[in-house]
Amino acid sequence: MGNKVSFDYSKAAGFVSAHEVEYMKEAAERARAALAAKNGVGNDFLGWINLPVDYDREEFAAIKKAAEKIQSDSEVLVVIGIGGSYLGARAAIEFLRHGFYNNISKELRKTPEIYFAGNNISSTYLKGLIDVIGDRDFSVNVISKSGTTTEPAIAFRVFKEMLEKKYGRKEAAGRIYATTDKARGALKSLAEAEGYETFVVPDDVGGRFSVLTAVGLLPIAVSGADLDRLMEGAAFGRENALHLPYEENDALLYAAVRNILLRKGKSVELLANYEPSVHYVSEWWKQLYGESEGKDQKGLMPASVDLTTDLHSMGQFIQDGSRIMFETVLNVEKPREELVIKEEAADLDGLNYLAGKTVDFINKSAMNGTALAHTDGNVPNLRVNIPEQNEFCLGQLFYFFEFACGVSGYLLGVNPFNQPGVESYKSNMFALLGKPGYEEKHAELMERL
Ligand SMILES: O=P(O)(O)OC[C@H]1O[C@](O)(CO)[C@@H](O)[C@@H]1O
Repeated sequence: MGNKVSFDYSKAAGFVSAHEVEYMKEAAERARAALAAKNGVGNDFLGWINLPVDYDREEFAAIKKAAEKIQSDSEVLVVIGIGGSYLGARAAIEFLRHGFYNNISKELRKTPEIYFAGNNISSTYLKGLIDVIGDRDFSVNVISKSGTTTEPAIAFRVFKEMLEKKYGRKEAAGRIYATTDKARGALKSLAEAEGYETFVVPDDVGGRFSVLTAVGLLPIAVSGADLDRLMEGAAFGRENALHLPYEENDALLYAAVRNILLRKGKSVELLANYEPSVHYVSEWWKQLYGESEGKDQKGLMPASVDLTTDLHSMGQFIQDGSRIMFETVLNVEKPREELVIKEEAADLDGLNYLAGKTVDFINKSAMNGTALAHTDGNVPNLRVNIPEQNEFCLGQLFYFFEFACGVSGYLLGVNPFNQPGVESYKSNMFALLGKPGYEEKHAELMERL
């Protein structure tokens, strides 16, 4: 298959038959046409569709330049953001770079350590990160499309103060990079007032679809990954999604098959990986699908497991618990590193039967054995094959999941591009915090607590 990311549902043949997939063809093609023509619901937020071929070249160059500056003047980069302003960059850096990126020697890594903040409200976490930075040179990339999200705003206050104390206000401003709306929001006003370099989250790209904008690209570039290959991979994914016929179109087929399984009573999709460095791709995917489809009291619940780790914790449930799920395995075909099991004279651990085999052979045997076991346990097994952990494949993977998500949301009959449900916790939190304008709600909630 070369370097093409592909979807394989052949192992789920006992649960999804060919005619069912064929019956979904018309609806899936209609959904694709609506996305391409931008005439379906939520069409204000379809800027991500053409992003891989139609992005702001000037800003792209500015991102690379800013990344070089950060690489040259900082030992640490703190990336502040939450949800779509966080998960894509983290997924990419973990997927593409060394598995112990922050822990290996500077000589080996060659780029700054990268930490994420503003994705929780923990003072313990913030203090811990301050200790990690110590008195080393650092920069901050604060990312918020709205510019008003509480979690990143709080973290930014903390690290802005730390920078200003260390470098003075003017030099600190030269170490802060703000990625936000082009015109609106508190972060934009602050950036203008203080003279931070800014990058834009386009109006028509929602947070969870923004990894290929400055939101993801600046931190990814700082890590030393190749942005051009990432965009080329996404462009290849776009070409395939928009133009391949249904029968060969992985994004359309994935959307169709997951909707078939949902309608058969499978209400949870478990995304499984066998590489720890793919963990955050699952986290990114969960937001993408959860925020896009979980509305109007419907949708598949996206969940994830890291295997074989979780076979020793969740394995029992998957094999034998409530039959509510199907599994989609992210299969990295060629591991980044190979390790061969050696022969031992005494063989006290009884592992000599594996001598000469690679660790990845054992991993793949676990994966194939698990797929069969889960299938026997009535958990349909789907697979997304990823030839290698490189930029070209990751670009495709991002686009594949994004496009399939749009199609899948349309098949489900929801607007995949809004997220009204996420406001409920925010307004309760603001009321409890005593934010001006929430006085009435404050009294009402205090009664209930
Ligand atoms: O980039 P922002 O505006 O800070 O939003 C971060 C995340 O918060 C949400 O708006 C949910 O509250 C997500 O949709 C988004 O990805």
